[in-house]
Amino acid sequence: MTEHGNPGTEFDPALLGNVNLNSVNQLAKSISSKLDLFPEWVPSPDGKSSMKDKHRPAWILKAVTLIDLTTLAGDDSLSNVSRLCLKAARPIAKDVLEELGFDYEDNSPIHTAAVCVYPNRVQEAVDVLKKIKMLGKINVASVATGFPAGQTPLNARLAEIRYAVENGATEIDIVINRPLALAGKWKALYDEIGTMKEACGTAHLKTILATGELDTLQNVYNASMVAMMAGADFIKTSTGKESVNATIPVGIVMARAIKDYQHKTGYKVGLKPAGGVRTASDAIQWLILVKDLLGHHWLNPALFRFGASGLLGDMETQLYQYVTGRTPSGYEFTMG
Ligand SMILES: O=C[C@H](O)COP(=O)(O)O
Repeated sequence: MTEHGNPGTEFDPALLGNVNLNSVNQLAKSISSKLDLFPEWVPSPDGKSSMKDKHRPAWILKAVTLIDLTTLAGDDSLSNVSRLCLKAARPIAKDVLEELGFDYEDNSPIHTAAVCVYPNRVQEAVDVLKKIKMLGKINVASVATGFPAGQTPLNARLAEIRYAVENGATEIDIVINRPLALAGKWKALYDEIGTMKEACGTAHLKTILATGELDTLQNVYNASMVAMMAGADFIKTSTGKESVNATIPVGIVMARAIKDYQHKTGYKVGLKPAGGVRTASDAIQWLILVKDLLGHHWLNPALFRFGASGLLGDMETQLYQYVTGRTPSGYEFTMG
């Protein structure tokens, strides 16, 4: 990510700002309404696909390449991490992909951007990706810093980052200290994230704001700005464990903060919605948001990711429907 990396800046309280709720809500409505431009497949009586819009499959494929395919469960093990890596390398079934005009076997550009696992599973993910010659094409990301709550001592959180990096993670998804944000202690939050940036070394820093626990969109904007000033290469909405995760209004506020930060500093920071992104339509809505607010060039893995554990299933189903004209049976896909 050297092209887009963010070294951060001095803490500048003048960069904290105000959020206009009306304008956020209006924009959210307009983004949702644009989904109609990408109609879903509907079964037709002759069994043929009636997905008229050819752009939808293209957007779905694009979204596949932007996924951090994630497993963050207490029972994660070598076996499901291995399956995750294999799925990341070949996310779409061979016949579907070939029907859409892509090579399956060699150098297929259709793979996810990264896999995302707990620190204890990083080494396994690295080994599997190396074995299938996809390490580097697919990055290994790890959550760290007491994910998801972040309620462990700073030294333990920093040690966790170093452990994940030593084991081969090249992207670290940290969680912010929500009490500092809720108390408006922005400089203290900046300092803490700054130490995490240092601990990452050359690994890229993704900063999870856990927006569902930040109470207000104003706090979301300020936390975004503080994370970027402290050197976040990405700002990420959620852990997937809060009761409210990635929402469009939050995405609008974060995208605006990214734009404002770029305007002030010249640095481009990535956006990562995560948590509850489950359907192709959810994903397309985020692509529309990014294209409208940040520009088409933001839609690449260096600047945009989805954090998702359960999004691929619907995407694969919709592409299958598009090329075959029928709904797949449950057994036709190995993993959702
Ligand atoms: O960082 C990624 C999230 O934990 C994934 O959340 P999800 O399981 O709701 O897709």
